[in-house]
Amino acid sequence: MTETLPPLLLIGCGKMGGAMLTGWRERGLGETIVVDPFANGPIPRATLLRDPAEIPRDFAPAAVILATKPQEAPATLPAYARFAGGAVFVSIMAGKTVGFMQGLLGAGAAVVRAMPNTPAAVRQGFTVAFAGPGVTAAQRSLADTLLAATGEVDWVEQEGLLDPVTAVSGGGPAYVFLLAELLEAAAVEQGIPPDLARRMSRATVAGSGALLAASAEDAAQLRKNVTSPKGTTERALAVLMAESAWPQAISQAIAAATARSRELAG
Ligand SMILES: NC(=O)C1=CN([C@@H]2O[C@H](COP(=O)(O)OP(=O)(O)OC[C@H]3O[C@@H](n4cnc5c(N)ncnc54)[C@H](OP(=O)(O)O)[C@@H]3O)[C@@H](O)[C@H]2O)C=CC1
Ligand SMILES: O=C(O)[C@@H]1CCC=N1
Repeated sequence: MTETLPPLLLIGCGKMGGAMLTGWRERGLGETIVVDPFANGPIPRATLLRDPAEIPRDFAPAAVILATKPQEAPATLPAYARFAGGAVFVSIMAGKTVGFMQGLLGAGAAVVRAMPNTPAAVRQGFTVAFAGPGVTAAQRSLADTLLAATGEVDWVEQEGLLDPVTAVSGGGPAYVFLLAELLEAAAVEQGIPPDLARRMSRATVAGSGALLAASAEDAAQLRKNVTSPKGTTERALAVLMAESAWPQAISQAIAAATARSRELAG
């Protein structure tokens, strides 16, 4: 049996923070406080507070998870600097660098910067993490346990990689959901009834994802397996794979998101 998690302090319980909390609850929450002025309560097996001033003086979290919007960091983080002595900070905020967070939490604060994604809500997330200076082996191991509760985790040694990671896996689910939306709209355009169009588009995206996850084959080979010579898919792919179509659009989209992550740094 896995051990209960140590005391946790979650700052911001929106879409991503809430998804991670669900994973931790399934893993076995210990004493947990959530601070969010706006979240709907109550939160099962955690104490929801509206203001950091309400945190009991003797509460000693092993990890403080920073899950508010990046733009809220300057106003939000200083109230948590008092935990820098014992806790590891795990930030999932897009763009915000370890150095920026140490500027608000204290130069000695141990900070892990991580980028999860929303499939974490069904424990199929993918997180890439970077450990800042001063993070101990035990703190890194705790951060890994927390992030692994919602899916796969990988660590990088170069913080700058977190910007393209944010563009690819952080935002990636949005691009896949967009594909489902566009397939649905195109199906309706071709005369398929809306309810059937919706169900078949969702099932096609979800089923393809499941096949990709289960298969040892490359994505390119799985694509080729669908593409019969001189068949229908070949015609569709001639449109989508033209250099000026998806290859360029995806490349530009990832470059734009990466640039935005860098902009959010300061
Ligand atoms: N959504 C995603 O797919 C991913 C998001 N992230 C990162 O996660 C972070 C949160 O994103 P997301 O969950 O989408 O955003 P949400 O807006 O859903 O969540 C942020 C939560 O923090 C609350 N909040 C606002 N001010 C404070 C405060 N001072 N103290 C505590 N809580 C506060 C917000 O309330 P209110 O909304 O009412 O302002 C909201 O409930 C961002 O930094 C983002 O970059 C990372 C990976 C993926
Ligand atoms: O859009 C964003 O900024 C956040 C980070 C990755 C996914 N959502």
